[in-house]
Amino acid sequence: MRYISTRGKAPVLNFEEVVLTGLARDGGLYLPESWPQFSTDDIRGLAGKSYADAAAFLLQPFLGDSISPADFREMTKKAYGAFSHRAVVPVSQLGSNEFLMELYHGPTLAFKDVALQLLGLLYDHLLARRGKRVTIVGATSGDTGSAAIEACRGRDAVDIFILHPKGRVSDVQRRQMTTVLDANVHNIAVEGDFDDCQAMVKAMFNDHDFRDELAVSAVNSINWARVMAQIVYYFTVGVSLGAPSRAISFSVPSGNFGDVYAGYAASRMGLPVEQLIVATNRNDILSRFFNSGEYRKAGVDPTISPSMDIQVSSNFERFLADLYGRDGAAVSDLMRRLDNDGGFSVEMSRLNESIFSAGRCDEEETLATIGRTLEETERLVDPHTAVGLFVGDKCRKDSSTPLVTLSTAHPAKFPDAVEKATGERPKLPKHMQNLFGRKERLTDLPNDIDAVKSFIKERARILNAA
Ligand SMILES: Cc1ncc(COP(=O)(O)O)c(C=O)c1O
Ligand SMILES: N[C@@H](CCOP(=O)(O)O)C(=O)O
Repeated sequence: MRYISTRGKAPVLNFEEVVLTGLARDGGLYLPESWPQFSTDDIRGLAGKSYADAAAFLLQPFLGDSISPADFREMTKKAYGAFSHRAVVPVSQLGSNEFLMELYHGPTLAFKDVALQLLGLLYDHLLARRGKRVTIVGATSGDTGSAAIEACRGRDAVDIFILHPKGRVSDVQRRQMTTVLDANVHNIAVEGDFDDCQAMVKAMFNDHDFRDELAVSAVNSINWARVMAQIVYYFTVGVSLGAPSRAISFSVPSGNFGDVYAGYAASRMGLPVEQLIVATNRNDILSRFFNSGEYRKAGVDPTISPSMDIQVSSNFERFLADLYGRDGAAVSDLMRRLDNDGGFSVEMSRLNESIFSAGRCDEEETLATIGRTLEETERLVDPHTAVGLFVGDKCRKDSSTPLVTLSTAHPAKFPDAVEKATGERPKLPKHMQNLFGRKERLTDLPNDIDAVKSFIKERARILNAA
């Protein structure tokens, strides 16, 4: 498998290179040159496999000869052995033909663990083989940061720097990051929003001297391996509900468009998907796009579903690449207009055949959905999941098709919002119960790329070997 940039001007890479490279050198995102294809028999055959085996089978075509099947099988076994539920991603029924995909059984209680537990092992394997070190630079609105830190803590070949928007993640999310005191972990609280943090990360990749000097690598969904690993659960859950004999619809709480893009990839690989519902909170650039064709930035508004407080959705560029027939010049032009004019429009005719629908959920609707879900199903759901449930219900076209809402985080990560909605304060699982008694370490920095770069240069071991 070869990987090409959405903007068409960066070197073509193999899997090993794409994992370590992060952002393409032309500013674009890497994509597989073509989508692997799975037959209905292949998909049916997933029914008897463990999650680790299904992942090894479905992801093998993306690896080319970068990693042997036996080594990769070991990695999926180890990565998914760290989950607290034997099914890894279990599915539960909420109502008639309505299901919840529980993505929060990993070590940091959000769907990010599914990809990052595997990515941590990929780093170990590839860096040991090359005898190299990398400096990971990432941005988080709350969940990627802790999942990436958990996957990389204590690793000798990796220093990890995570930027989060100061005061705009939940206390549990912040502490999950800042109480990890390993020497290779660095948390930076930026005076800004998530879009500022993500823009700084991309700017560091686009400074070629900086990225080469520090061997900068990415744990955000900039890194193809992140999206790749997220494809698996669409297949396994789809099969458990009758695919490929029937189509399935998914409602996906969305921000950076990585998770729902993985669902789109699954459909391109052969999974029958009727609808992919993009569910946003009031930071609704994606919902506005799918309903009007206009993609236009607006300020980021803090909400009770903070991980989705995003207005520039990184992976949307990957979707645009497919929408424009992998025409790198067309994608570059749209991205230039986003930077210079704040947005662009796509003719609605390009979306005619699309399986996407989209909607938004405001704060009151989120709280009401958490409350109603508890009343009707005796389940506590987190605010991101609630956004998915609300918008899924609003946008669903055919009630005879199973609708699966992705439950992207454990309610205990957002106890204040859940308590406000239900009067019940969800408890953290045992391994996190002393989270609020642990010491924190983080550095506050202004929303200034030079200040952030200097800090990283001062600390990165690749430049400052002891
Ligand atoms: C809990 C939660 N739900 C939903 C999302 C949105 O997912 P994506 O950014 O892949 O669209 C995020 C952040 O990525 C998240 O942390
Ligand atoms: N919601 C995310 C934002 C970063 O998204 P990513 O998928 O590109 O890592 C978070 O929790 O940090």
